[in-house]
Amino acid sequence: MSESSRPIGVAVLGMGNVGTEVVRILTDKAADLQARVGAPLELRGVAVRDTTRTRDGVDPALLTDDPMALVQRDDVDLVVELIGGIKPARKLILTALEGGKSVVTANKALMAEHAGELSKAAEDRRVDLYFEASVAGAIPVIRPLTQSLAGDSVTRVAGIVNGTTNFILSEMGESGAGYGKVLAEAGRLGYAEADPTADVEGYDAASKAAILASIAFHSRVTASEVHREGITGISAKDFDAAKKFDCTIKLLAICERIDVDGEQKISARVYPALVPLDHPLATVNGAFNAVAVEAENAGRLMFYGQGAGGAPTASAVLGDLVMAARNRVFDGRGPLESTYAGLPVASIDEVPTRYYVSMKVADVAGVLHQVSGEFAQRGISIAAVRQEGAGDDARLIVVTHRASDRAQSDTVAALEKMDSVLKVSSVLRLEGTDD
Ligand SMILES: NC(=O)C1=CN([C@@H]2O[C@H](COP(=O)(O)OP(=O)(O)OC[C@H]3O[C@@H](n4cnc5c(N)ncnc54)[C@H](OP(=O)(O)O)[C@@H]3O)[C@@H](O)[C@H]2O)C=CC1
Ligand SMILES: N[C@@H](CC=O)C(=O)O
Repeated sequence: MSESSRPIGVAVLGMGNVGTEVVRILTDKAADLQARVGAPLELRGVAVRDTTRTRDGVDPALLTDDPMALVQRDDVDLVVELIGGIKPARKLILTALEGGKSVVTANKALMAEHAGELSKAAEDRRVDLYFEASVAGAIPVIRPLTQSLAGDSVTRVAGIVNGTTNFILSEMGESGAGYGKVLAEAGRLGYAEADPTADVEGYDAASKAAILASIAFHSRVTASEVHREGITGISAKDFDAAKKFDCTIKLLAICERIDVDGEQKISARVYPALVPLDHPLATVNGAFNAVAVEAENAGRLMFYGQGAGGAPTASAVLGDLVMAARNRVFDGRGPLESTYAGLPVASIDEVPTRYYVSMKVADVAGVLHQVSGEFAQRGISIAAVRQEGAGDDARLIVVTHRASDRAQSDTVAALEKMDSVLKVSSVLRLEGTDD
């Protein structure tokens, strides 16, 4: 470790939708984070505009309305920028980087325009500048593109990268809900930008497309170079028409390497488009995002998850924060194995699952009652039962609620001894459904 295990000082700039969740996790998960980093993460201050407002989960003494002073403090090692926009975020981040502090940001508007300048400042001082949360909320997509696929050649990155517009379009498509009402709900749920025009006019998605195209194609693409169309012109009539063609409407961001008259170019574009109902993107609803990456050797990869909202975005911020902090503690190369939690592995009998039991039965009265009794006797509750066929083909299919492996195997053993059960033909676990 380069700095032994002295605490890592963290400054959080902005305590809105995302900042509030970041502060909560830093506080609630302090012990886990310390074990993962190799040193405690200590919150030195939280910058907001209005320090008089009560903020749950933070010591009021930590609040400041002077983010520049906070960033420049000697006891701050890492700066988490969650204010958004260009001013004052750009200057704050530059000051932090130039002062030798690593920076984590969720600010796509800034990264889409100033990545070059900010990256150079980070490289000059050999500190980190991480921005996983700037694209697609909780979904890891920046790190896969910059690290996991570093040895491949990406040809296309495309998908749904704005939660607010996807939430609006999903609601309009499903319930015909009014645009204004759904947009207000997206704001209330913490999905929308401070100025939601950025979402509905496609600026936010264009910033994300610029970031994705830049890192995927090892080039510099800015938001203003991305072709952009928003969703404000989409009406219920468009959804009706789309349905007639078995399609829905999604705001897509598409970044491709293309050949134009023998010259390799990048196409980066954002627009609402008809998507066939059987296409994987058609089932991405609400604030969920999905990004498909195509690379020459890996082929097609899909990333799916929550693309907006305080807690999901905070997850990506914390991931970056832990990595940046570890780089400080271990000089960029931490231990490869993390075993601090030391949890034991549960036996299968300690993990109740649901079961599907299919059996050949004698076609006699009362068999259903007898079979159900065997399950009940061992405390297994039946979710559904079906009798199929008749005579020699009579079968009984039982689907249970969660039960232990032992209770299930004891029941099957008992069923096999019954005269009315000729054979238990299959026992499968049922996953993908809740009780
Ligand atoms: N919300 C989301 O789902 C996602 C957001 N992001 C990005 O994360 C960033 C933060 O978003 P979000 O949390 O939603 O934004 P909010 O608007 O909810 O919060 C912004 C915070 O910044 C503070 N702030 C604003 N200006 C200043 C200033 N000059 N000095 C000090 N503090 C200031 C505000 O203070 P005050 O509370 O006093 O008003 C507020 O706490 C943005 O870059 C956004 O694009 C990225 C992915 C998803
Ligand atoms: N406003 C953005 C927030 C996350 O990036 C969105 O709706 O996707």
